[in-house]
Amino acid sequence: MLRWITAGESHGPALTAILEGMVAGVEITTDEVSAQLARRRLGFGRSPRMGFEADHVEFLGGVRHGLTQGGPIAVKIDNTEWPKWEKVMSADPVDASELEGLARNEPLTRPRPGHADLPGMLKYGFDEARPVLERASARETASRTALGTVARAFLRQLLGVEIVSHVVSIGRAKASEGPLPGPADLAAVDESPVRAFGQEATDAMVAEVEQVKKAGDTVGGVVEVIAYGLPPGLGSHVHWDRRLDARLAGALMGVQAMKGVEVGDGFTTAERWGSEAHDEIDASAAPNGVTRRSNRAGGLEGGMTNGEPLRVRAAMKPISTVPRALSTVDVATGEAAVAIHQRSDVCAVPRAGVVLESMVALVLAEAALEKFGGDSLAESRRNAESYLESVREFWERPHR
Ligand SMILES: Cc1cc2nc3c(=O)[nH]c(=O)nc-3n(C[C@H](O)[C@H](O)[C@H](O)COP(=O)(O)O)c2cc1C
Ligand SMILES: C=C(O[C@@H]1CC(C(=O)O)=C[C@@H](OP(=O)(O)O)[C@H]1O)C(=O)O
Repeated sequence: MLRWITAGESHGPALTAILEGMVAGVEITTDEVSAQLARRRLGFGRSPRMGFEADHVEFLGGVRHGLTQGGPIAVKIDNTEWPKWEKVMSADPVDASELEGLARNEPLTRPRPGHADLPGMLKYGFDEARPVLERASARETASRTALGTVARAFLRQLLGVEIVSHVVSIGRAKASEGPLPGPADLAAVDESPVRAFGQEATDAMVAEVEQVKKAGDTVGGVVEVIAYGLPPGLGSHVHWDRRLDARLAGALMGVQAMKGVEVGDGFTTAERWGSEAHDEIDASAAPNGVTRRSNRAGGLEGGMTNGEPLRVRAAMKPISTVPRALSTVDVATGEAAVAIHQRSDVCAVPRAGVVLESMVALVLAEAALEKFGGDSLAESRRNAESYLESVREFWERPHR
């Protein structure tokens, strides 16, 4: 069983996260984690914070000499601004000259529609939104990205799996439909300011974010994550909570601001007739194996991988800290008011792709560990090789 848990506040001293259940012998360095954290910081439309946040990362447990040890892996990511925020959020009076231009810690009593502010205050009995937003903030996704890097390393070293993503749309600006790009094409997507595939799509998406910014508004979009190199048979059809599509959907929806998930062609599939919806099996190479004529199912049938690239999409809503400030109530006075506005992303869709990749990596690593087991990478590999051999033999032996 693979488990992951995170702790820490957006403007606290640091984020921490633990990954429990990872095998020993996986090669991983803080440089690899830092590289993924840097990808998560980039992207057009981000908050000014992403320009200076350093994401300094440290393994506090579970990794020695660049190898996982089999015990829980603990990661710490420092918050660059902590010394400033410690004063801003202090319960004791602080002289304004010490606040480096940041606002005093005034109670945040005007909840933002769309953020966790109001339901969090009602649920936990807080008079203001600070303790809610500190934990609801997607700053937390830095720690899941760090753990996801370990999961990626495991999947790559076990099976040669590569996980990539691209932005499908930002607001009304959409990528053109086309054949599925390969891992090398999609790796190059990182060079685009919006992580879109193709110059035309990139230009349209950048223009959309610029227009939104000028209007004092925010915008969401859709991201697709693709995993290449998965064997058939991860997940299972036998029970609802073992279905890989269900587990992926839960993990993607667990990322802040995600409001919809599609597996493969998802909602479009519901509009098609059956003859246009499924991925026909081409028997021309049989009995030495088969191929698929399409991959509309996104590599998942019956809650299991089928050997095709895995494709899942998530829809992100627009950022709820809208500069034009939406109508709300001031809970301190009970009067109508405009919502809190503070430093914020205009569009976080390009960054969210890296977080979504990390969630897919964690779920796939968990499914691979269930299928292959083992306490060391070498043992998991032996088991995976034996299974892959049995898949090859499937095509060689007669079936009655
Ligand atoms: C990468 C990323 C960055 C985000 N940045 C912001 C932001 O700067 N400002 C904001 O109000 N919400 C931001 N959000 C969204 C909020 O964290 C999210 O809307 C909030 O926690 C409420 O949860 P919900 O949208 O799932 O209901 C971001 C989300 C992600 C994934
Ligand atoms: C800090 C990150 O994202 C933050 C997510 C976020 C929110 O409300 O979710 C609000 C903003 O926080 P701040 O007001 O401190 O700039 C974002 O910058 C991050 O992704 O590392």
